[in-house]
Amino acid sequence: MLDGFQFLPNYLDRQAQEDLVETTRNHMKNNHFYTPRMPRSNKPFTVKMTNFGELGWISDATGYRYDKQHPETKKPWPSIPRALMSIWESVSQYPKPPQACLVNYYDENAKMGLHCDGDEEDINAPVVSISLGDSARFRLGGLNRRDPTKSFKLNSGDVIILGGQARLAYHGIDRIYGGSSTLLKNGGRLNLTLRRIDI
Ligand SMILES: O=C(O)CCC(=O)C(=O)O
Ligand SMILES: [Fe+2]
Repeated sequence: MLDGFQFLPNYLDRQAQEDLVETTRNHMKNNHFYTPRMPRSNKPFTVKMTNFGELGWISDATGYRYDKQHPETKKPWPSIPRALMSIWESVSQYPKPPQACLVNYYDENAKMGLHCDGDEEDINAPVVSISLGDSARFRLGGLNRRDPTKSFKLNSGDVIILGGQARLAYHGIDRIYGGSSTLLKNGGRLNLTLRRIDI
């Protein structure tokens, strides 16, 4: 396992998970999930996305980037909820605040291919990732796409941190265990990732 990878199982208790889902829902006004598309091929992702924060990660046929506005509504993203800022303060061990919170929604058939999070300038800041709802099989590799990988289950309330050497490690979501959690009314999995972009 690469140095700087941290797994905090059950970091959020059930009440904290419910509160976070409620907060996320409140921040979804004028901020619906959109379907990102792969650069060039324009193929839709199976994961639906939106963002909180001054910058949001988006993907469309022209490429990946951080942008200040929702690609469909053209509105600025809502601010990052306080509860998420305080999770960052507790676990990131980083002096600067996060600027972006990518909100991923997986239905039971969604997955995310192996990738590394390399669009942020400040790679000294970790990526803090929170899982809510259905469990998922997470795959973690090394610094090269072909490095061996390990997979393990992420359950609702788990937090992982990609920092240090692991900041640019390959990772992905192989599958969702549909119906494994009662947290989200309509099922599925919500993943919130906090990131710092600028140095
Ligand atoms: O859903 C997850 O746990 C991983 C999400 C992810 O890798 C990303 O948004 O870059
Ligand atoms: Fe990622």
